[in-house]
Amino acid sequence: MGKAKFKPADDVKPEVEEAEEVEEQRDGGEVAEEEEEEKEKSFEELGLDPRLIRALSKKGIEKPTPIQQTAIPYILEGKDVVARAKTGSGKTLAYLLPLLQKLFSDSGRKKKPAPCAFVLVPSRELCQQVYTEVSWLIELCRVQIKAVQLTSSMPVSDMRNALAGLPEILVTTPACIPKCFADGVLDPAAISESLEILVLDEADLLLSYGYEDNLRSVTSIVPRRCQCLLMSATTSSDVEKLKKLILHNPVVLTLQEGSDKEEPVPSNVQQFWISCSAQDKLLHILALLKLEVVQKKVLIFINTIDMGFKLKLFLEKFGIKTAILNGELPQNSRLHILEQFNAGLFDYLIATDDNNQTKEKEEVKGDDNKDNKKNKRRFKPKLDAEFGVVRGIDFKKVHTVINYDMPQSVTGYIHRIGRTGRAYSSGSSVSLVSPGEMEGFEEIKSFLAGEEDKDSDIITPFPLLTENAVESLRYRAEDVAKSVTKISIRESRAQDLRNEIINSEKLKSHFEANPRDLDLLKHDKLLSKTAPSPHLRDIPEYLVDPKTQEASKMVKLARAAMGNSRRSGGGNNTKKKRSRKGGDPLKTFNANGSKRGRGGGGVGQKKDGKGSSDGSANKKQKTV
Ligand SMILES: Nc1ncnc2c1ncn2[C@@H]1O[C@H](COP(=O)(O)OP(=O)(O)OP(=O)(O)O)[C@@H](O)[C@H]1O
Repeated sequence: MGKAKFKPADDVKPEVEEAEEVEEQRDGGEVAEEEEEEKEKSFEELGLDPRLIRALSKKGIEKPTPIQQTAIPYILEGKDVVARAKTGSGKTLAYLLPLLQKLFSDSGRKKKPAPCAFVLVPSRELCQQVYTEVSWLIELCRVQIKAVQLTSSMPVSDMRNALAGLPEILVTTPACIPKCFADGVLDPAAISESLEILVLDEADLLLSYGYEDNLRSVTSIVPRRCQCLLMSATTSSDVEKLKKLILHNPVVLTLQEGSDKEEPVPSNVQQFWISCSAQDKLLHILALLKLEVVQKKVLIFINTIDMGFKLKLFLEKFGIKTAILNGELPQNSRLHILEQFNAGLFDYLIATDDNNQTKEKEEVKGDDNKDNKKNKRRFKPKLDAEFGVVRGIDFKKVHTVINYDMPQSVTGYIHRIGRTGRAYSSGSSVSLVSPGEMEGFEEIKSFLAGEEDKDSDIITPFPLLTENAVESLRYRAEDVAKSVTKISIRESRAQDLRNEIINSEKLKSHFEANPRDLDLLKHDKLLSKTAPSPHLRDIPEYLVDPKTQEASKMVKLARAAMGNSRRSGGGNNTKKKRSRKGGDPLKTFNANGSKRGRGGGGVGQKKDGKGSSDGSANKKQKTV
């Protein structure tokens, strides 16, 4: 999309050509590095409006996270801020709360011709998420502020209607703004006049999603007085580029955790791995899920859409129901799947990593198999360029992330793992690593360990699955895997798409009538033509290794305990965290017999990650 055809206002911010100048100013800026010893502050002490504090309290959020404690005062002061804090650390509220507070004080004034706050996010899913977050805050605060979300796929008439009520806040993707200019829905001159706050959320992803040109056309109309905020989970050259492009002399907040070493993955996420051949991945995931040695809810990442369907069909035969999320599904369905998963309507979600969309697109184009031609003509699978499931989406109460396929970059790994252990909750991840993925895995490990600490084991072998337990399922798994053919995968993919297109139409009208409601359209329904046979659905006890059986019992007990003691949201304190940890068998148990809580000393430590325990599951926990 090209640049807007208009002359920018005199006081607009410099574009990238003038970035050197901005960089110098930035160097003169204030750099705040948060130390753990600093006294914790309450929302009141941060100077937040009582209406916002009450709204947070109604949602069970009582105490600010570290990034909120640090960023909110600077944003309230009006400073440009670059905030880098790990995934799940509460960055959204860190900017939304002060943004709303600033608008509260303006609320009596005359309406502006265009929204005065823009929040730009990389994907539609994130648009929806941020919009939902800001909407409940506005509703609970009972203020006359209006927020809207716009995405490129919306009809122009819908965009016009959304903007007709002169909203103060616009949540959108960078691609949508030039489209709005081109369609005459937004007026660049009005934006230059009105814009007061610009937020670039998930800034580390905005450029990698290919939004550079779009962002340039936006920045060319950002007035100099506009406060700019840049939120990111990782540091990258893209973030630096954006910083130069948009910000003025910003405060740079890099949140470190206790020690002097930066850890990009929250320490309340226990990271494990299992070494297995590519063919044995189905067997291992079956063992993990069927023997119930991982906590639900589980988010499983794969790299291609076909692999997702293969996995779904395979697990179905064993009576394990899963739902699928990928960029080829209609947007309404995707949003609904996310909503249902977050609401706890199903436990297993198989998600395609958005990194691989280009590859998939090529695969779809290049595949001219006759069997599929008919379906393709009818369904025209098209991947959504603004789809992003891994990055930034706030999956609720995910306990385990499984990398069935390893991600293709360290950043990809960090963002995937960050879907669990959000805010003050804990979680774990299990990566299935085949020999072909070992090199990438070593890179991830050494990145996470950092320069000085290369040998430390941040990702440890998964302790709760014995080799015997896995082997006892081999015959069944291999037999069933053979029945999941390429043709059945293709048919299921087409059928799922067909179902979801129908769902999507129903959902469209449903969402219009009940924007906050959930209906009962099921996304985890069976795709295979035959129902799972009873002998596969229930694994007989004699087949299960006693140690794994014991581990499974503990996982279930821990789950029940967590379910009973779970309070909503915030009031999080170390006490609560400690009791959870005590109940989490991944932190207190290993399948080879030692049940000692910490250190697991004396247990044979296998570094190859194969089945057996190393006791290192009892990884040191730190406070986020
Ligand atoms: N102060 C708080 N206390 C408890 N929960 C919180 C608090 N602040 C935010 N949360 C919750 O934590 C979860 C993660 O927050 P959020 O999505 O903002 O994280 P993030 O830092 O943006 O992560 P990512 O980089 O992955 O997008 C959300 O469910 C949010 O409601």
